[in-house]
Amino acid sequence: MDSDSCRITDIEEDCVSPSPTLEETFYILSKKNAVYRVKLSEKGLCMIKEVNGNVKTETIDLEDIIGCRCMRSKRFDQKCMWHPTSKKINSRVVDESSAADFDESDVSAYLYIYAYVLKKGKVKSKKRERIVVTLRFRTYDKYEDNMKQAQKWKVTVKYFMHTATVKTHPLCFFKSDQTGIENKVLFILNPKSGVGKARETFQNKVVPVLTEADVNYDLHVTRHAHDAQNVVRTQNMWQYMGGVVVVGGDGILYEVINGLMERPDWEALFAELKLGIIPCGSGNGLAKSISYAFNEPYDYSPILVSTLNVVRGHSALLDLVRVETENQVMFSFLSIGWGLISDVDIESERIRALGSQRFAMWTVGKVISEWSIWIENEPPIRPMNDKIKISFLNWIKWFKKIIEVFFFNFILLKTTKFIT
Ligand SMILES: Nc1ncnc2c1ncn2[C@@H]1O[C@H](COP(=O)(O)OP(=O)(O)OP(=O)(O)O)[C@@H](O)[C@H]1O
Repeated sequence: MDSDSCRITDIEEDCVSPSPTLEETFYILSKKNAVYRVKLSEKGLCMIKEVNGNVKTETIDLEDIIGCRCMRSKRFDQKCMWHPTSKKINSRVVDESSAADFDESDVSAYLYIYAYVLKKGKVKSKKRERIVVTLRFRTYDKYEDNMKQAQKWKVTVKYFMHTATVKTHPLCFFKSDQTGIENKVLFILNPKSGVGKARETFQNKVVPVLTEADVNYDLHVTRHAHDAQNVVRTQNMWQYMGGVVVVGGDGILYEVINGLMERPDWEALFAELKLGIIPCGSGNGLAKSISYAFNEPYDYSPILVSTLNVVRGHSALLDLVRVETENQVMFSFLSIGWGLISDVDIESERIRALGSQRFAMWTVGKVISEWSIWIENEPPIRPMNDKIKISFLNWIKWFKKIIEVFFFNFILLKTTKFIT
């Protein structure tokens, strides 16, 4: 850490307190006679754009803002001049607490505000869209003074975000402790869930949102079945008062719930600990139900919406069902299945590569094969004409063949894609 970043830490949030409202005028560099009057209050971030006398107002709800970061200009690297990304302002600024070489000639401090606003439309076209508001502070001649301004805005945004969440969601996920430090979250990722893409999904789609929202987290990647259950049963879960979030399907959450229920301190823990889910499984029933309960557009981007549910602290109480068999006690949260439904769930593991379609495919196959066994073994009440029976069984045989060929081609296609 160089001397500059030490000084920045000194003027950090502890000496800047939130204001009831903040207002500032910003100029748009690319347009003459264009200004933005930006006002931050408990109602939200209001931006009034004035271009040649025309006024346009846009307000971002505090509920839609997930975080903000102070940035500083990075020293321009000559070697990278040809690089196309040099066009982006984002690549020229870095987090003010990073160890990068700063551009001493630019005394501006930048505040990046990240929001995911709801684009309303017909039910199916409703979606969350990312907006980044960049405010550049350069009133003063010294970088430290400009940064202090930016910090004031940052602290105020966070303060309003917190009060807005607590007001609408008293069971809020990321409760700050008395020191104001946000609690740590444990992410448990099942790399085998769904079609086996949970790791990439987490890295590419979830981590960027967690970074924007400044979430402090640990990640555990499961190595085998029941690993998640062992982890939550044996580890000190009191260090994860930010919550436990599974990245996978309902099965991995089932393990987490049952692992927690096996602890001696389960009752006290359940009163404090929040659970969450980022849907990377095949069925994802709970993730969909959560989004439905909060009126969020799940279908357009399930991962984004569920990650936002987690970082924005959406939570609600969930009932558990205690199921007792002759030799086992288990806790269910979504559904209890037996007979054909369970057989389909377990046996269709072989065609996991098909994603959620595996359930429908296997059900069709299973019903047909059960039916053919029944027809072969149990004569119907009204005996079936032998000729009809034989042709019916032949027809089923052919159908099974077609399904087999389909699966074979599908797996071949997947393998070829993988090899190339
Ligand atoms: N690393 C692993 N290797 C193999 N199996 C695992 C691993 N980690 C967890 N499992 C098992 O995988 C099972 C299924 O996981 P999960 O529920 O995440 O995915 P899914 O079955 O595709 O989704 P859904 O339950 O929504 O249909 C879990 O019950 C768990 O026991």
